[in-house]
Amino acid sequence: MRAERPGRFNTRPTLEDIRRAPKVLLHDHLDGGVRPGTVVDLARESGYGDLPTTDPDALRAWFAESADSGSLERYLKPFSHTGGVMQSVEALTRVAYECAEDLANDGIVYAEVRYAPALHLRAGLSLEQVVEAVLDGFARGRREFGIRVGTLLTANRNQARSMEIAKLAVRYRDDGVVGFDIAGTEAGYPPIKHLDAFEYLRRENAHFTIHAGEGFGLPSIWQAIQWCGADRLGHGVRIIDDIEVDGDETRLGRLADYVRDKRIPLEMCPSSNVQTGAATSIAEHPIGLLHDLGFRVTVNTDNRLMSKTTLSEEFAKLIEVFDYDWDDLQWFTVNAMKSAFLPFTERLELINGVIKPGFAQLKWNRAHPSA
Ligand SMILES: O=c1[nH]cnc2c1ncn2[C@H]1C[C@H](O)[C@@H](CO)O1
Ligand SMILES: [Zn+2]
Repeated sequence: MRAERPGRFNTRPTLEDIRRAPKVLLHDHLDGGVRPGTVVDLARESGYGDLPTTDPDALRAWFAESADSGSLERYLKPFSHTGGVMQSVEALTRVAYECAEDLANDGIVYAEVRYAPALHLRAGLSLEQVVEAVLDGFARGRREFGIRVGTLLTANRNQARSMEIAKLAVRYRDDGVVGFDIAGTEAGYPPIKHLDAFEYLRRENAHFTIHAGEGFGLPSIWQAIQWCGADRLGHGVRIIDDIEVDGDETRLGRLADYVRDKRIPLEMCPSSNVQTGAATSIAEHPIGLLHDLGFRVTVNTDNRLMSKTTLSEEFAKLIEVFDYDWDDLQWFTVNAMKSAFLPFTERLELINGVIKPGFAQLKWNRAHPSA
């Protein structure tokens, strides 16, 4: 347990407090956060007959249990069902709209939600129809719930379509697509295989993140940054392999130093990492050390359905084991907002106009409970 810090506001935020705080989410998969009831509805409407159960509660439990597998490859298997029912304009728009509602209800003020357009073409949609359907759902969500959601287009690292998806991201950059990503099985599919797509994006002054350092270690992180030029790292947990801890002393290797020096944002997803075996437990999650060492760490959900979580719950779990306080919660949030793929002026507006005043108010309320 950390010692009391005199002069600092150190009341522990409760789950309810966290829900009220204005939060930012950078790493959340659209097909990893579908409501179980919606999966059942969409399966019925489209004639998808492969669901393991059509009872929403049982299905919720099934997704979490299947993902809780100890390997990234097995964690990814249940996505075939959410992807399987997201094959029409109506389905994609509904899932995006409900995603906006769920994130807004969790107190999120800005989110970047990603998905792989190529996984939604089975019933004959074009890539453009997929992208427009999702944008439409998020635009409706913004009008109704006030939450701003940018999308990231993901390419599958074991397919050869990354250039096509990168071009799609650039084409829709002024309509709500804020960046690009690659995901899927990491071992055996290094980021460098998609170098042409990343070089294209850099020439277009576009933003991208790369899932790296989750199912594979330092070589993947090194390639993502030094060959591909990633703006952010999806997970990046294995950067811990380049940090030596010897009692109170820590020694950073050159790659870890570089990541910290350049303020490269790490999109950490604690619960997901425990499920895939990238971390042994929340208490032993590298985020604790990386936070203390001043890395640009952010907290994320990855897949709210498969990882049975929300952003508020991820924070609550971290607060429980690392004893984080309001200042830490705000620090993670400002880190995330600074790292978003929105223009600088819009990031600043959200930090100074929404996040800081929101936290100040909550801290004041907690310090003056009877006021
Ligand atoms: O944590 C992850 N690592 C790698 N790939 C992932 C992860 N979570 C989801 N995905 C994949 C499965 C989805 O179908 C795809 C697009 O959202 O991204
Ligand atoms: Zn992910």
